[in-house]
Amino acid sequence: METITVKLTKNSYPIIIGKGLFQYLKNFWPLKKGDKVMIITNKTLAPIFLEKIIFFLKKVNEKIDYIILPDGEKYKNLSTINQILTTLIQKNYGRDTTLIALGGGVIGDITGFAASIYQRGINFIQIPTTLLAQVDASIGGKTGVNHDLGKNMIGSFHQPILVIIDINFLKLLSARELSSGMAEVIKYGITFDQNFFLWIEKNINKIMKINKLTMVNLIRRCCEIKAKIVNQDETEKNSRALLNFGHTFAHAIETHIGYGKCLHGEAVAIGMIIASRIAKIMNNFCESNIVRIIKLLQLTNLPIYAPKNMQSSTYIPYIMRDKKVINEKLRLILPTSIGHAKIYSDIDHSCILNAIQNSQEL
Ligand SMILES: NC(=O)c1ccc[n+]([C@@H]2O[C@H](COP(=O)([O-])OP(=O)(O)OC[C@H]3O[C@@H](n4cnc5c(N)ncnc54)[C@H](O)[C@@H]3O)[C@@H](O)[C@H]2O)c1
Ligand SMILES: O=C(O)C(=O)C[C@@H](O)[C@H](O)[C@H](O)COP(=O)(O)O
Ligand SMILES: [Zn+2]
Repeated sequence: METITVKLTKNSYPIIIGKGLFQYLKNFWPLKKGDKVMIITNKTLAPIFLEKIIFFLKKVNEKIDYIILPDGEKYKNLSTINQILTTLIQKNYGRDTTLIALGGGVIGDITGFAASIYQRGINFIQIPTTLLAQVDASIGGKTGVNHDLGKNMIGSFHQPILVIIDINFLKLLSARELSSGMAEVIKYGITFDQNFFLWIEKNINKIMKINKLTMVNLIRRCCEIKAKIVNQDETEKNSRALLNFGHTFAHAIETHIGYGKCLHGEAVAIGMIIASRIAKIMNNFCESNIVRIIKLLQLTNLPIYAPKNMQSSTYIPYIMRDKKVINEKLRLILPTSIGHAKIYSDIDHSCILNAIQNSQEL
């Protein structure tokens, strides 16, 4: 069992990483026996994990309840939030309630947002069950839901009080979801850590087979990187924006083609390629680096081409609504070498359109 701390001016919290962690819950559980707990999960995960999690939680908490949501990115919206709030009110849950997100990034983002607004804010705990949520979504307190016009447009910063990452959850994860999580893992390598990128390249076969030791090492490094960035810039005033590499284009694709049609990590993979091509023009980011990135994404079974049926000009209204836009000026995260990235503003639209076109399959 390993612990990484997200250190914040107010309310620091631990990320516990390991295998079979729930047996040791009492060693790190932050709640008192009488505190109320409401688990939020989905229809796919409830039959597999809910009973087991409740069995372990009962040893540390007496009052455990749950809400089972439909499964999918298309339910990450305000009406699902309303459903949760209504249940909490109907059942007289107060400020002494802690919500527990048991699921992937969708459940985590929804639960965190509900926790941030219920009675002006209650505690929540993240139990991420996908690779993507274990390496990224469960950490850092970005919570929220989608709007028809844009991804994660409604949300808040609300930090969990605990994150429990148990790699045993990954056993049942589909190959496509594993790959989707790997896009965010590769993102960390490109933007922050050249050695980590090299390590992923070397270990890609073990990773794709979910070798346990390799996965613990991989998840630990991602959590270290994300925790450090969140420690420095909790609410994305500056350096946290680097975690958004590839996301301006990813969010445009996800919103335009319909939430859930393309997985978040798949869209991020395409977005990182587009951003890398823009970097080639803006800062001479080497073609050989772009080839390396594409090769690694391919080995990870991620898509490498932008959708054919989405013309480059279609991206513009979406990217101009990106949360990084300031004074109507687009800001993009571009790599300068493998392991380093910077925030760029004032990028010519023709350069962006070109990079998108060059990223479409011929
Ligand atoms: N808040 C953040 O910082 C942050 C970071 C990255 C992504 N996100 C958000 O996370 C979401 C994507 O998360 P995701 O990739 O986890 O998708 P997801 O939550 O939709 O989960 C993917 C699928 O896997 C299933 N699943 C979950 N755990 C499983 C397991 N252990 N075994 C088998 N199946 C399992 C789910 O039911 C779902 O069908 C997006 O909405 C994205 O915007 C948020
Ligand atoms: O934690 C962050 O900061 C990130 O940007 C992580 C991203 O992987 C994640 O997809 C995030 O939800 C995107 O945030 P948004 O502010 O662009 O909606
Ligand atoms: Zn992301």
